[in-house]
Formats: sequence, C-alpha cells, structure tokens
Amino acid sequence: MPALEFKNVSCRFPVPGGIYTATENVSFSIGDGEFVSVVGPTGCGKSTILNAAAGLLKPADGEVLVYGKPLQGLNRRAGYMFQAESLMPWATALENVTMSLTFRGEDPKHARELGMSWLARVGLEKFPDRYPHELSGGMRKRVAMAQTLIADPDILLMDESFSALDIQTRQLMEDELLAIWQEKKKAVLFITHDLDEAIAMSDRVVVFSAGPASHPIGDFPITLDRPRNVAEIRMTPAFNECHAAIWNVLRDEVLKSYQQHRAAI
Ligand SMILES: Nc1ncnc2c1ncn2[C@@H]1O[C@H](COP(=O)(O)OP(=O)(O)OP(=O)(O)O)[C@@H](O)[C@H]1O
Repeated sequence: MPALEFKNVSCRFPVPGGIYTATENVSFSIGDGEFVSVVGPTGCGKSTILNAAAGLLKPADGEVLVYGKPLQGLNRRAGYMFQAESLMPWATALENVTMSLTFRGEDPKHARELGMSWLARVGLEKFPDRYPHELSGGMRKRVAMAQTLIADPDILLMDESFSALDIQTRQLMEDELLAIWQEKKKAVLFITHDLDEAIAMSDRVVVFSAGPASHPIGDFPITLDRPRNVAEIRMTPAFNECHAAIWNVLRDEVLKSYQQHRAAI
C-alpha cells in the first residue's frame, strides 16, 4: 500500500475575475520508504500539491490517501520541512528540537535525551543551548531537520528545504538527509526546482507540466546505486543519462512557463 497517493487531485484558487486551476487531475503515489521528487517550472503547483499532502489545503476535486485512508484535516503521519525558517527564535536549539515532544507531554528527561541524540545525529551536540540567531543558516537547517525527524513521522514532506543554503552546505545537508533516510526509510515527497538535486536524491522523479492545470507528464525511475554521495554521483555517466532524459521533457515546460510570464508582464 502506498504511503501517499494523489487520486485525480485538482486544486483551484479564487483570483480577481475568476478561479485559477493550479493543478488538474494529479495522480501519482509514493511507496512506503520511497524517495520521490517533484520537479516542474516555477508556479506549476509543486507547493500546492505538497500542501494538499500535508492537509493544509483541501483539493477542489479528487483525494489524497495516506496509507490507503482518505486524508481529512492535517496529515498526522507526516513531518514537514519548508524553505522558510521554522525555528522559534526564543527557544534554544535543544528546545526547538524537542518542542513537539514537549507539546505531547513527554517526560522532560526522555525528551532531553532524545533531543540530544538527534542534535548529535545532525552534528550539533556541542550547541544545544544556542539560540537560532547564534547559529549559521546551515546549522539552523540541521536543527529544523532534527525537529522534524524526532517525531518519527512515516512521511517526510520537504518543500525546497535546502534551496536557501550555499552549495557546499546544501550538499552536506543532502548527504545527511540521505544517510538518515537510508537508515529510517521514510516515504519522502521532495519538492525542488533543481533537477540535479532531484536526481541525486530520489528513487523517482515526477515532472509536472507548466500551469495552469498542471499535472504529471513524466515519471522517471532513478536506479543509480545507493548509498549515494550527491556531489560525486553528479559526475557519473548514468547520472547524465537520467538528466538528459528528464530535461528532454522538462525543457519544453520551462520554456512554456517562461513565455507565459513574459506575456503577462
Ligand atoms: N492562495 C493562492 N491564491 C491564488 N493563487 C495561488 C494561491 N496559491 C498558489 N497560487 C497559484 O497557483 C500556482 C501554483 O503555485 P505553487 O506555489 O504551488 O507553485 P510552485 O510550483 O511551488 O512554484 P515555485 O516553483 O515558484 O515555488 C501559481 O500560479 C500560484 O500563483
């Protein structure tokens, strides 16, 4: 049974003068423990689909199934990691990481121990008492990753999670995420505008068409060996073959989207 399934999901938004159909009849699924990336031109509905999977947005038509059950309300089996900073500025790194456990009423000693083990897992065991403004952007992302993973969600929803980072830090974070994923085997829906990142990380890459009424137009299995080092794998011929095949489909959509934006200016 898939961890997450989109069945004919259409999402529409009221806009001045009418209704904008962002996505139309989106159907694809993510198996338990599978890492799936969604790529597509800007504004094609990637975040919209992720919000529908999180239960933050109710589709106008169709449904999202979580382990076979129609999603109603928030997706409680999922953890989210967005592009924007999600840490509480008034809480230390450790307090941020353990926040969900604290809200759940977990024993504080247990929460602290688990929090410290997650901080160690992301390489921040020496900084439990630092506040977000005392950490670098990469360190804050590590705290956010530990904060998401400590709740042990079955599904990870990640929206451009690393795109604000410099390239070296980004690759370190990607490797870190892959190492944790390899160990814990969560189902991952990974939204990115970066095709290289999508291929390096994923088991499958789903390509969305340009909007409006965006929908999947390609679903590519990525059979590159694991474990992967995201910087090294980009230099292999197999990676380049995947890239060429997917870009062949994505290129036209990116051009369409670019022309639409130019026409709208
Ligand atoms: N609340 C909203 N009201 C009106 N239109 C919206 C709303 N949310 C999204 N849209 C529109 O729906 C389309 C899809 O938006 P979405 O943010 O999902 O795209 P995206 O693929 O994630 O974009 P990007 O790659 O630029 O982050 C866009 O045209 C956007 O303007």
